[in-house]
Amino acid sequence: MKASIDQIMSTSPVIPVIVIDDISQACPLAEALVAGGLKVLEVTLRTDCALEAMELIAKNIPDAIVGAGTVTTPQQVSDVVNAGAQFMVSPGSTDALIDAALASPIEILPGVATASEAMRLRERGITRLKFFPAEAAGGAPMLKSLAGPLSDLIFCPTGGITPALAPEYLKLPNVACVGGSWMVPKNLVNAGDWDAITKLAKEAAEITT
Ligand SMILES: O=C(O)C(=O)C[C@H](O)[C@H](O)COP(=O)(O)O
Repeated sequence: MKASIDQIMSTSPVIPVIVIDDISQACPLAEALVAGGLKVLEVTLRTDCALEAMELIAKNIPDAIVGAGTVTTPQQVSDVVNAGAQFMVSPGSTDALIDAALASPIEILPGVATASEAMRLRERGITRLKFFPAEAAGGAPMLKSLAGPLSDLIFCPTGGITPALAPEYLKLPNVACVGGSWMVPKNLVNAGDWDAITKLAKEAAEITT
């Protein structure tokens, strides 16, 4: 069953942002994260095998809710829908990307870093947003400032967030979850140390404010 973006954002406090270099890592990595309690997975379109990885995870790991990250073009919107992605995430937003996303069967969390970008998306009916790059663009104080005038907008801050910083964001009324890559460090993924990744995922899933 298709999950709404609100359901996706409230499934766990953290959405892991994944880069898959080798297709053989896709399913074991997804399994390790799901076993740790992180079911929503953002597979970034930064590598050649990303679409295939999404397809494999969508088919073989039924408990995972797989989405596509780094979606920046209309063509990628149709590619990720065909690969079985249940949602999309983008570092920013252009009119062409948003047009394609609104015409697609899945929802997008477009990236914003300013009030004006957020207001433009709200005019198009999009109120669930990625705040990117979160730490570099003002961090939790920036989102706290936006919560007053733009209280209907809900964010998934991503970029530079650590387990220590996550609670500062999660306690804000306009933050549903955070995104981050700290639970999928390259050295553990390349070593196939899935137990260590499950442990990091479990710690992330248990973060509270
Ligand atoms: O790939 C994308 O679409 C992005 O927008 C970038 C990611 O969200 C960040 O790279 C994750 O941030 P870190 O936790 O600092 O690694």
